[in-house]
Amino acid sequence: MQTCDLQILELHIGNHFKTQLQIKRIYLLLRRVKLTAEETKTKGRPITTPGRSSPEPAQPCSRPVLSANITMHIASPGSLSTTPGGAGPAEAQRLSECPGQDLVEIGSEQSPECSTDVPDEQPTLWVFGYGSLMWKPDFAFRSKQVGYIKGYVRRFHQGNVTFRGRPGKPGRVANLEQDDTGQTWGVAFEIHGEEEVNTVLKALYTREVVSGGYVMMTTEFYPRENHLRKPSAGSCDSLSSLCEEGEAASPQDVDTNISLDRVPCLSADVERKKSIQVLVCTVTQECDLYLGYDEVDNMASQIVSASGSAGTNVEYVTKTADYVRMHIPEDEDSHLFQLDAKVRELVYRAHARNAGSLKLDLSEFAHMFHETYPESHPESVKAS
Ligand SMILES: N[C@@H](CCC(=O)N[C@@H](CS)C(=O)NCC(=O)O)C(=O)O
Repeated sequence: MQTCDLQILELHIGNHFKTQLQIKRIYLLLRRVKLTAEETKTKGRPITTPGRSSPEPAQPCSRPVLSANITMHIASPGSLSTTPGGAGPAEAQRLSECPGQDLVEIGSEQSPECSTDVPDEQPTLWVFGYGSLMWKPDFAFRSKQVGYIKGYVRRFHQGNVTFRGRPGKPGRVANLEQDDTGQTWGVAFEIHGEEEVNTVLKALYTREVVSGGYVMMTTEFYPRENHLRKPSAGSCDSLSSLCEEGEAASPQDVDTNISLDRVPCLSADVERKKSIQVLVCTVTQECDLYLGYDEVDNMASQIVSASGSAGTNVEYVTKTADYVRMHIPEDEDSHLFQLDAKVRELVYRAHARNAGSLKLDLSEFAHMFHETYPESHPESVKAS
């Protein structure tokens, strides 16, 4: 029976972290990939942490770049059976040679035996995406789920001069702005296994911090089943017994005859219990290339004329909006959809007149305006 011996994985994450506090937060997150034995007795339960329900406030960006060594104790790669050439396709195959095992305390001194009754020692990291990470994670993941984080709203206030812009002609990419009553919908990706976690952290750092000027932080992610419409007055009457007994009503417990607008009222702590701590990349107003608020028309004009190594800024905005429309109907992000509509309108208008007026070849996007906004009529498209 193979022994999964532990090995210290020294993870150097150079960083733009602003304070030792932020380094400590990332370290705590990485340490939280440890799961206690009792927590994993209910196999498959997502990592829940009693952490704050509101997100960790992003720290101001500052210089000089600090470097942090984050050390994780996790099972040795020897216990992993990688598919030839490393992790498999986007949905990473379970890499552990101890399949089907619960996670245990990672970093414990004992070297657990890999057997059907010894949990898998592999770390699990959750990464939350709300912009291009949703439709282009570019890393192997074990599972993903739609949900939301609290205390932030999605905006396009971060400039970009690499993937979707050029120096002197920045594009705009997604970031999070703090908003106490806000919610940002997106996708949480589960990365499982020592090599996977290490690879993804390094890739994220290169893509987000080095190329994007983002910083990494942690917050609580709530899977979509946590999202309950505000019960209308009295709609919980029939459920109060369940709520009062502390037994949270969950949809299957509830009389299915309740009309749609009488959703089960889960007590707040049930929502908290179901949260997962995630790593998320955003920016603060002190970060490089932070552009901040501008009128939608101005932002759209900037976006329509920007492109970078990954493609046009139009593609970035429209693919983000399309992903949300298609996969996250709960997300009513008016900022995103107004910006998307204006970008498509500008592209359509330019092509309706003369594609030459656009510096970029956006012909592939010209049709998008009508496809997305069929109720719009060309004549309603104001002349520039
Ligand atoms: N952190 C946000 C934004 C991610 C993002 O857009 N990052 C930029 C960094 S410049 C990127 O990767 N762009 C790749 C692309 O534009 O194709 C998310 O969670 O989605």
